Amino acid sequence: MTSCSLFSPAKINLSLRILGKRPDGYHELLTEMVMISLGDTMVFRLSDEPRDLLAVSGRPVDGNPDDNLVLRAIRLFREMRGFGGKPSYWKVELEKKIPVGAGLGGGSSNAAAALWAMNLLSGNSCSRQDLMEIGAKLGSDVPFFLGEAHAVASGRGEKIHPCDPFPGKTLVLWNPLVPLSTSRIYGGLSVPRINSLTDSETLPRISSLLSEDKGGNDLEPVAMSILPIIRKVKDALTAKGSEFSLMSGSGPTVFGFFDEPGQATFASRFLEEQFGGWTGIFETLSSSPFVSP
Ligand SMILES: C[C@](O)(CO)[C@H](O)COP(=O)(O)OP(=O)(O)OC[C@H]1O[C@@H](n2ccc(N)nc2=O)[C@H](O)[C@@H]1O
Ligand SMILES: Nc1ncnc2c1ncn2[C@@H]1O[C@H](COP(=O)(O)OP(=O)(O)OP(=O)(O)O)[C@@H](O)[C@H]1O
Repeated sequence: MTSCSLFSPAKINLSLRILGKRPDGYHELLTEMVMISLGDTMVFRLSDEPRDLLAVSGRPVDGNPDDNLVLRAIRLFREMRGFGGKPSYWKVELEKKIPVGAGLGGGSSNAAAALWAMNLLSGNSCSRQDLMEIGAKLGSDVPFFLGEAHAVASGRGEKIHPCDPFPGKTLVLWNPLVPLSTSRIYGGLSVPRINSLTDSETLPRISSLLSEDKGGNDLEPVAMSILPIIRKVKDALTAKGSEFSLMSGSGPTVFGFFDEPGQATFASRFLEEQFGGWTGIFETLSSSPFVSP
């Protein structure tokens, strides 16, 4: 096998609770996430040049291509697992549809897809768990994308607790097309200092997150202080019939769930007319697109 194509999905955070700031500077958190039908497409081909190449189409990604999470993931896989001594440089085409710096995990999903592709193309020697461990070195959100479509993440986001498939739901997304930096949003929090929690401290909190604590995001106040329009869009989604609306991750994307497709279409059009930016209608995924052959 010398090539493969993958769908690299976005995620939304259904709740996000910050428990405190750790001595290593990261925040200890609990977050329930689900993958959605918005995603980028990626094609990986063996390169005939002795270097990795990335071609991005669709939405532009800022920064030096060498620092792109896709190329970083490929280099890390080569360093940690190798390709069994075979020549192993890759040409990647990335068609970017997920807004960048949006709280939708686009870069993390692309990194997970690259690790998944490298494993597939090198003979599948890694388990999902092995790939998650490699992925955690690239970013807190990467392991989630290598697991089930619906999960709770704890620690700094890298410890994954799979959940039952999320019931299929229609959602409207809205994004102002203004990126928000994740580290800037975390930097604006004022929370107590704590040590990392052990699994036995975390597990009881996960069941209460899933059963009682629906629909809160502790990063919203920081993001809203920078972009007050986030609150207006949340309120508009609820006024147009959304069961509940929330900012995803570190923002600024806002989503709302709708039972009626007609209501979702109406709400999405309303947001576009009223607030500009980008909006679309998507579905939650019941299973991960990364499946073993
Ligand atoms: C907001 C979320 O998307 C929720 O799912 C994630 O927590 C962010 O995950 P991510 O983008 O993969 O974040 P990373 O690349 O690991 O970290 C980016 C920066 O965010 C801050 N950060 C991130 C995760 C975390 N638990 N605490 C933090 O304080 C740190 O300043 C870090 O330097
Ligand atoms: N393949 C990639 N796609 C998008 N951004 C990337 C990629 N590789 C590196 N980046 C860098 O990561 C930054 C954050 O982009 P990303 O779209 O992943 O943010 P995000 O959705 O807020 O992530 P998260 O929800 O994980 O915090 C970008 O500004 C860009 O500099």
